Formats: sequence, C-alpha cells, structure tokens
Amino acid sequence: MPGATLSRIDKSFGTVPLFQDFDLSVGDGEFVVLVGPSGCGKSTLLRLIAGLENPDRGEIRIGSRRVDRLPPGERGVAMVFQSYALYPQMTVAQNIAFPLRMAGWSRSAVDASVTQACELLGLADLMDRRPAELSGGQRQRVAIGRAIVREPDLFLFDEPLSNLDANLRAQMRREFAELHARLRAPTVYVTHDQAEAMALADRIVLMREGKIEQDATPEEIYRRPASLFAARFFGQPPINTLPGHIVHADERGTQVATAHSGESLFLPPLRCAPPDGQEVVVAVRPEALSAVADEGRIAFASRRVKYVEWYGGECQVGLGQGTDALIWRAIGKAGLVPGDTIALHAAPGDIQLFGADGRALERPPLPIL
Ligand SMILES: Nc1ncnc2c1ncn2[C@@H]1O[C@H](COP(=O)(O)OP(=O)(O)OP(=O)(O)O)[C@@H](O)[C@H]1O
Repeated sequence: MPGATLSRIDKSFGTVPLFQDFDLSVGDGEFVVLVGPSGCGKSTLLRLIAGLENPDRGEIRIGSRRVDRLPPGERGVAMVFQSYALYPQMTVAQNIAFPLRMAGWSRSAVDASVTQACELLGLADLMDRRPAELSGGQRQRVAIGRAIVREPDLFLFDEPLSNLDANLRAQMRREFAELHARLRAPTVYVTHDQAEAMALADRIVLMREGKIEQDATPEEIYRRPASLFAARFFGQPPINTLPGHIVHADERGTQVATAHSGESLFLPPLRCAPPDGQEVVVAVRPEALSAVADEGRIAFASRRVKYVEWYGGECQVGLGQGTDALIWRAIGKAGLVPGDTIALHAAPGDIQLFGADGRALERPPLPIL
C-alpha cells in the first residue's frame, strides 16, 4: 500500500506557530509511532493528515495523490480515536457497516466485508451486540473494524488503547501488531506509552515543540538517542546521567572523567574530535550496569547503596548522592543492603556522551545485535 508524505508544512493557531517547514514520510506498509510530551503537536499532525485541520502552507500526499485540499472523506484515511465513537443504538455489525453504507456499497458487499472484519478481529460471536454490552477492548476492536472495512490507504490512530487497563492494553498491543503484520497498511499511531511505541513501531518519531527530535528505529532511539531529551524520554527508571569532561579524544579512543567522583572511563573513538576539557554528560541505562567485571565491560563507578527495591524478578538499587546518584536495575535480588559499597561495570558501547547543547557526541554506527 502507498505511504504518505508531509512536505514543508506550516501550521499556526492564531499567532502561535506550531509547525514550521515540517516534513514527515511514512513508507509503504510502515508503522510509524509518534511520541512526545503533551502539546508537542502529535494530535494536530494526525488531524492535518485526516483533513480535520488545514495547514497554512505545505503539501500532504497519500500515496501519489495530493490530498491537502480534499475534504476528509476523500482522502482515503481512516482515523481511530481514544474515545471509540461508536453509535450506541447500533449493533457491532451495524457500527462496522456504517461507513460502507454511507459510501453506497451494495448490501451483499457490505455484509461480506463486515463478516470478514469481524472474523479478523475476533468479533464474529458479538456481531449482534450493542456497544454497552461489550468490554473496552471489544469496543476498541469494533472501532478498528469500522476503520478496516473502508480499506483506507492510511490508518491514523490517536492513543487508541489509553482507555484500557494495563493487561488489556498489553493484549490489544499484540493484536495491533498481528493485525498490522496481516494488513501491512501504512499507519501513523500516536501514544503516550513508551512500551507501546517500542513494541509496535517500525519507526519512532519523537516530537518536541512542533519539531522532530529524532526519527529512528526503536532500537536506535533507545540505544543511540540523538539527544539527552530523547535519552530521557525512553526507559524506566530513566537513564543515569553524570556530569563530566573529555580528558582526551583521538582515533584510538575517548578518555572521559566524571566530575564529582572522578571516575576515568576509556570509551570507543568518536566521529567528532571534541577538544580536551570539553564538558559532557555521561549517560548509561540502569539495566546496562552490572556487578560482573568481564572482558566486555569496563569499571564504571563505585557507590554506596542507598536503597534496594525488590519487584520479584528484578530489583532497583539506588546508589550515591546528588549529582553522583545512580540507579541500577539488577536481575534477581542483587544481595545488597543499604550501606554496602558496590563496583559497577558497563560495556563501553552502552555509555553515551552528550555535549553541553544536549546533543549526542557522534559515534560510529550501531552494531547489529
Ligand atoms: N484548535 C486549536 N486552537 C488553538 N490551539 C490549538 C488547537 N489545537 C491544538 N492547539 C495547540 O497546539 C499545540 C499542540 O496540540 P496537540 O493536541 O497537537 O498536542 P499533542 O502532542 O497531541 O498533546 P497531547 O499529548 O496532550 O494530546 C498545543 O499547544 C495546543 O494547545
């Protein structure tokens, strides 16, 4: 199925500009997830694509068709919202059939399409029920069914799972993934949930104040965030950060010292050549720390344990104070109590460096796992 492109989009509300010269593309069959803090423009972007808002300037194409001057119904997009927006007086089958009946399909074509969608979505036994007689997950499936039957060129989802409880969300997330694998329809999906973004996306577009902060695969954005903002947006507990400076960097490697505890770290070479003394932020994910010193890891830091929280399969260990503080996510119980001192290690490739402007210092490409 064709993808979509937004080129050089400007959009202001009153005198407040939200998008300026904004570009985005969605490839054939690609699942693109938009994430970002509240107010960064995710919903507005979906609404622009769907035709519920008009851009001040720029072009929107779905496949090869320019659609930015077409009314919503002629764009070939289907949008599913957080609120399922089902008709309460209609049955499941009638709700799903509605857009097809509006489009003037014959009765037999509508019936065939509705039956097929209900089978695909596990709604075949519920076709005669009304929305009030369905669970949240079933209602959301009906909303998806209503979008699918139109065979749109592009799917838009605005936080479709956020009204569901955690277990149902996880189940529906897998159903989304399976559905996408079957339909391979280009999709733009907005969520606040980083696990949902990671699990579903071919590509994650992280937005910040109407701009794209990073556009990358889930793995790349997690392991090689382009900025501290991107690094901190993903991961729970959040990535550890320590102030530090470059001692010396050349083609053999990068020597970095942390500011307060004075750890000295030898890291792989950078693509850029930062001057000696340049201030940096050293960052490492809590699960990338390890008590094991093997040959793939270097000594990262030694700290006194402040607290240990055990969650069952894993625990979170809080270490050190103030700007020296670290969080370690360990498998099992870690066998520590407050007051113990522990030496932690990390693979050099898992230690990220950011400049004073918050941008990542350029590294060679990510090795494939
Ligand atoms: N119709 C409107 N009139 C005026 N301002 C608007 C309108 N729609 C959106 N905005 C503003 O545009 C910005 C982006 O809003 P948008 O809803 O796209 O953000 P979002 O990233 O989807 O946020 P959230 O995650 O909270 O849903 C916000 O500052 C919002 O106040």
